Order: sequence, then structure tokens, then C-alpha cells
Amino acid sequence: MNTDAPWLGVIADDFTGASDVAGTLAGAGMRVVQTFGIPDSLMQLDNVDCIVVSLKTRSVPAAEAVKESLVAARALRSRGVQQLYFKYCSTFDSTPEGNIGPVADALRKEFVPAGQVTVVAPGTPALQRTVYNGVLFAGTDLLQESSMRNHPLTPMTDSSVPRLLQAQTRNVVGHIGYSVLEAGTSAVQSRLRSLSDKGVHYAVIDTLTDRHLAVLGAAALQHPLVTGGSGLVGGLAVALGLRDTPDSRRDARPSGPAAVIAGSCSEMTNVQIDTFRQSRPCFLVDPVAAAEGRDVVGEALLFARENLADGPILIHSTTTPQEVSRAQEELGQARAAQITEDSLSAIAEGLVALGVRQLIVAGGETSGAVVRRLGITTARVGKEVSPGVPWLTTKTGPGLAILLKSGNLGTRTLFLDAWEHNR
Ligand SMILES: Nc1ncnc2c1ncn2[C@@H]1O[C@H](COP(=O)(O)OP(=O)(O)O)[C@@H](O)[C@H]1O
Ligand SMILES: O=C(O)[C@@H](O)C(=O)COP(=O)(O)O
Repeated sequence: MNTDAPWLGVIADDFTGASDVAGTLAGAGMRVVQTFGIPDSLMQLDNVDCIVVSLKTRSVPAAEAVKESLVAARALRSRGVQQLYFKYCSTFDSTPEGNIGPVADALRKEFVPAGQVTVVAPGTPALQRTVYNGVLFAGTDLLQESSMRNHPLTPMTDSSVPRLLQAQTRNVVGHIGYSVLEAGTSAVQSRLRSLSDKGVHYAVIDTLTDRHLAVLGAAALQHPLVTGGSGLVGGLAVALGLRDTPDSRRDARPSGPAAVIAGSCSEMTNVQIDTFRQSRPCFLVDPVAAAEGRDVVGEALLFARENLADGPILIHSTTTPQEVSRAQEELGQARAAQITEDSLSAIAEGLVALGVRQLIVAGGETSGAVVRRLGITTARVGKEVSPGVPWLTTKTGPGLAILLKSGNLGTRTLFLDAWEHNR
């Protein structure tokens, strides 16, 4: 695609979710740039098909999330993007107050013609997230019975997407079942029109397969605003017919000393750390000890100095749900998260000063804290190591190959073998 203006402008509510969507678009042959924070008008973002803006708005107060998302959307529109995409988690990570509903409401109000329904499609089959009769599944588990029920910041205890969204908005939430998706694009378009005519503002869409997402992508291609997980951007790309345009994957990526920083307490991150630990050294950062005044940053960097020369190292606060509860009881949820994020981002800064040039960060909030601390504002999106997990090459801040891993994404050996994909 060679028009001057980018086709798609994505507003992602966390940094790993942004990487996920950026990797999906790059995998579909798009030229993608990922920004961390809102791009100002001077930022060079030329010759791209998609701009993915990473925000850290999933767990902040709703009013703040709305304000930032609107500014991001306006910045994207001022660069001529044809379609806006609000990317939230495939497990609909949110609280009863938001922030998915309030942000979507605000974007609708400014960018969607009155009376047009907006698509809501968290389902991302490539990540084993499917929506059936409006109910969200993570693999074979109902969302509320999956490990997401124990998330430190956004525990998910209901699986019904219409019910979750309706609690967050005064707008009317409807649903389109998978049989309509099976019937094809015209059937979906006509059902979307009929929901609009009935005064419905949001249509939660069943998505069980990539074929459903391709059908939905074709049906929603002309919508000024689309919302969902990373699956639907793949559907839009298929509908647009884009394949194999020259992309950024030939960028030379930095190599050199390698480290993992993990603040994600998700099930898969725990498994990935257990796998790494069998052959490589790990260091645990305890937020309670940090709150008591222990120099966890200094200790972690001493560990790094002693081990970096031998190969990748891992520094984590990742722990079991029981240990997270213990820290939260001691410090409060917000303070435990803040201390952890502050410690891990200071450690990341120290690691870069020690010469680390390949960095994996596990966890969306954690990635937000680390990337901000390192002063990185843009990155070119490259090879996916596994679905939703691409290497990025920083264009500002320290020259790094950086991989931002969502809590539950990636294979169990990711921390050991991702480095081979950074070539
Ligand atoms: N040991 C811990 N105790 C309490 N909170 C923690 C601990 N380790 C990490 N956290 C916090 O849990 C949150 C994990 O969220 P995030 O980084 O987005 O991971 P994920 O991608 O798995 O959702 C972060 O705010 C992090 O600071
Ligand atoms: O949609 C997804 O599953 C991911 O892109 C995502 O947003 C995951 O968030 P974190 O688990 O908080 O990294």
C-alpha cells in the first residue's frame, strides 16, 4: 500500500497489547511503526501503513484514559489515518468502571456518525481467545475460570462480554452470533445496519475462527472506528488485500548482551521463568523488601554484572497468586504495583548502562514503566517470535532490540530461544 497517509491508526491500552497488534500487522505485510506515548506533530512517522500508539491506560482512572485516548486519536487523524482502531486485551481486561467502555464511548462521540453501531471483537483465535454466544473463552476455559481471575490489577470474574461492557457504558450493547458470521460479510453488514436502526451502539461479535475475523474485517472496513483485540486487525488486513509489501523486517537489529525483565504474574510468564531457570540464572525482586528499604535495584544489578557475560539473565518480580496477594495485603494493590514497576524500570536502566542491547520485558504495565524510563518513543516492528510477540528495533532512546511480551503470550521456551529470532 503506497498512499501517503497511513491506512490504520491504532490506540492500544497497554504497551504489550500494542506490540501484539503491531506484530500482527507486520506479519500481514504492513509497514508498521509503534510509538510509546502520543506522537507529537514533529515525530517522523513517514512511509508506513499503520501507526500503533502504545498507551498505559488500562488501569489508570477512567477520566485519564479517556483524555489520553482522545488526544492520541486526534493526533492519528491529523496524520490522515483512514480508520481508527481501539485495541484492548483479548481477555477484555478491565474493571467495572472501565476503561474499555468510557474510552470507546468518547471515541464514538467524536469520530462515529450518530446512529452507527461500533464493533466489539476481543476474540483472537491465534491466541486461543474465542467468543461464543457473547461468552469469552481463554483456551477451553471460561474467562472467569481461567488464570485471568487472579490478575493482580484487573481480575476477570465474569465471562460475558456484553455484560462486562454494559457495566461500563450507558450506551446500548447488543450481540451478533456466529451463525451470522458463517453466513458471510453481507449478512454481517445487514445485521450491523439493523442493530444501528434499533438504536444499539455496540455489537459484541462472536469470533471462533480467523475466517470469522476476515468476514468481520470486510464488513467493518469502512467503519471510522473499530474496537477489538489483535485478531480483528488481521481480519481488516485480509479484507484490504494487503500482502507482502516491503516491510521493516530487514532492519538490522542490535545484538549484544541479553536480559529479561519480568513483572507479569500471569500463568504463562510463570511457566516461562520456570523453564528459563533450569539452565540460566534468575534474580527475584520482592516489592515488600523494597518497601522495607532493601536496595533491590543495587542487588539485581550486582547479579547482572556477575552473570551477563555468560548469556541471557532474568530479573523478575513474577510470583504466584498467593505471593502477589501477600504483597498486596502488606502494601495495598496500587503501591505494590508502583514499587515493583519503579524497581524493575530502574533495573532496566542499569542493565542498559551495563551494556545490555537485547531486552525482553514481560508484562503490559511493566513494559509501560520500563519503556518510559528508557526514554524510548518509537520503534520499528519486526519479526514475530510467536503470535503477538514481535521484536522491535528502537528508533529513539538507547539502540536496542526489545521485545514486549504480554503476560499470557509466547511459548514456554520463549526466554531461552527468542534471541535466535533476533537476527
Ligand atoms: N510480586 C508482586 N507483587 C505485587 N504486584 C506485582 C508483583 N509483581 C508484579 N506486580 C505487578 O503486577 C502487575 C502485572 O501487570 P502486567 O505487567 O501488565 O503483567 P501482565 O502482562 O501479565 O498483565 C504490574 O503492575 C506489576 O508491577
Ligand atoms: O490481546 C491480548 O491478549 C494482548 O495483546 C494483551 O493486551 C495482553 O495484555 P497483558 O497480558 O497485560 O500484557
